[in-house]
Amino acid sequence: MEQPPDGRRPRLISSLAQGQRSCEVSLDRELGLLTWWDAQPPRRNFSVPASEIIAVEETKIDEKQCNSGKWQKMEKPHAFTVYYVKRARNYCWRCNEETFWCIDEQLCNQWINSLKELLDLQTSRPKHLLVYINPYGGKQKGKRIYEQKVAPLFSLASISTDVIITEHANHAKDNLFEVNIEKYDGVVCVGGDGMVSEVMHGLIGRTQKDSGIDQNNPKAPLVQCNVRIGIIPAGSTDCICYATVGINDPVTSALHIIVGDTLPLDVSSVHHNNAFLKYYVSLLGYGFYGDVLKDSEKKRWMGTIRYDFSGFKTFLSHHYYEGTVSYLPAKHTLGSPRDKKYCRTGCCICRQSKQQLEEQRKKYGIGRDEGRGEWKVIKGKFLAINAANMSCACPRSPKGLSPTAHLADGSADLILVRKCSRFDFLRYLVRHTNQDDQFDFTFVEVYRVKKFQFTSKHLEDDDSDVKDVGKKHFGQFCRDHPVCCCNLTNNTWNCDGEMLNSSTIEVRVHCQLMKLFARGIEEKSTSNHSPIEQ
Ligand SMILES: Nc1ncnc2c1ncn2[C@@H]1O[C@H](COP(=O)(O)OP(=O)(O)OP(=O)(O)O)[C@@H](O)[C@H]1O
Ligand SMILES: CCCCCCCCCCCCC/C=C/[C@@H](O)[C@H](CO)NC(C)=O
Ligand SMILES: [Ca+2]
Repeated sequence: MEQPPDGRRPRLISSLAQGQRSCEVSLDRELGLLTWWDAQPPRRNFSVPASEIIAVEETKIDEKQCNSGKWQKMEKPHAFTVYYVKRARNYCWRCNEETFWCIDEQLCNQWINSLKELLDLQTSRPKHLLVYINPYGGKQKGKRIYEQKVAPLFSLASISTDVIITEHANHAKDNLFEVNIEKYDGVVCVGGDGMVSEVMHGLIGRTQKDSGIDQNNPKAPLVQCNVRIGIIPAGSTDCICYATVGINDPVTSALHIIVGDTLPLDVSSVHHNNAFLKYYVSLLGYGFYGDVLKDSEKKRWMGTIRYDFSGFKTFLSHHYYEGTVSYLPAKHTLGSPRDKKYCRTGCCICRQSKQQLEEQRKKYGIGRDEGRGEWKVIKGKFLAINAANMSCACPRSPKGLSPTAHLADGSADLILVRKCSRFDFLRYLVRHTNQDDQFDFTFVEVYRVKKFQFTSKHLEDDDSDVKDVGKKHFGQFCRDHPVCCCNLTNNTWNCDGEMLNSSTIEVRVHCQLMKLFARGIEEKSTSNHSPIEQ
């Protein structure tokens, strides 16, 4: 044992073996770093931070191995295995393992104990989780994905679980209002964006109820929800997982849960006439994305390709919607939607924006701070109105609807796509799938906002002249949609993939209202293959 002179905790260094190779292994308990290197050339050097060690186990070298050439004529070897995070391509994480052995049983135990002590210091890791599985999400593989890929990792990491297979829509949400939530260090949902939305509504709703906050009041200061949500992707789009982790991979997500990552996330509330409708974290879309969702819900039997089918059909229908958008610009944030400053792990734009909001709150008082500023008003005919709380990246659109939207800056990117030709709209949609700038069109506008409202034209007209509704609607029907004979009362918003039927809405972004077991998308340089070979 190496004793540092300055009273720091000693570093453990030993000569151990890996298979037939001798190696030196060091555990720096102060830095929380496990390092090993070959005793002979090529002297490769590896290191793993304790924060990325999943588990340490004593390993039995079985009879067969002992009698093989490797261990023959040797005293009984004692071994331990370290399981740790290995970074693969495209933000994908895997569980790797390395077995070390020696003939000194005491030394082996010292290593096991020291590593376990270090793991005990990782206090942000969950020990007990509540898991909801939607057996019907995506390709209906949620249960299998959990049992085969996730449960074994949780058990390796000594995480205990209570698992509920949902029996109907809203099962998870309703259950979260009743369950003894204090028992758990987090809630995991296995499914798609709809399941995340359910769990989020359950947890945020429960937190407000317990704190006596009325969700129907659009101005109420909501209480932050501190129970972290883990998302095991098993849905059709998995946008929330993809945009917060970088990939929709169940093993990667399970590992982020195990190491106890925390990612604060903005949540927006949607109200209509002082009645709470819904929260969302990814996309609130009207026009194109609302219509795609409405049509695709009728085609759930098609599975995940329903979105492609309905997308094509909606594209051909080329409906546009007339109305007024009012928004309050997000002055507190340093970013802007076209600045190419992407939200990455430890994002300083998110940190500084949150600080700025807190300062405003201190200066002007809760409730009075948020409405400050000048509202802007835009009237027009829109093919799509999208409010992206995050990039909305997903496998269909790897950079998302607003590539530089921030996860936790207290703002959303409001994208207005004005009426244009089918060909131009196609060019816009195609840019969701390639590297070109989707905001570089004369018919597309994007604003970073704190709040916004939308009122549909036919409702504005209704307000001014209620008697003539039938005539007016018929008039608009003929004028705007002469070919497709569409139903003008299509008022569906796509709210995190859930339908919301109200054309007039009021939206407010709540900075960092909830937390995920994630860390955001890592910078490419830190997502090299680990353990880091030095
Ligand atoms: N047992 C169940 N039976 C029917 N519906 C359920 C059940 N459990 C959950 N749901 C509902 O199913 C809806 C869709 O589920 P989910 O989001 O998991 O999959 P998806 O829609 O295929 O994926 P995505 O939202 O990523 O496109 C959710 O809104 C949820 O409320
Ligand atoms: C003809 C080329 C068309 C290409 C169109 C690509 C568009 C990709 C759009 C991806 C949608 C991302 C937004 C995600 C929304 C989710 O909340 C929701 C629920 O999972 N998913 C959908 C598809 O509405
Ligand atoms: Ca945001």
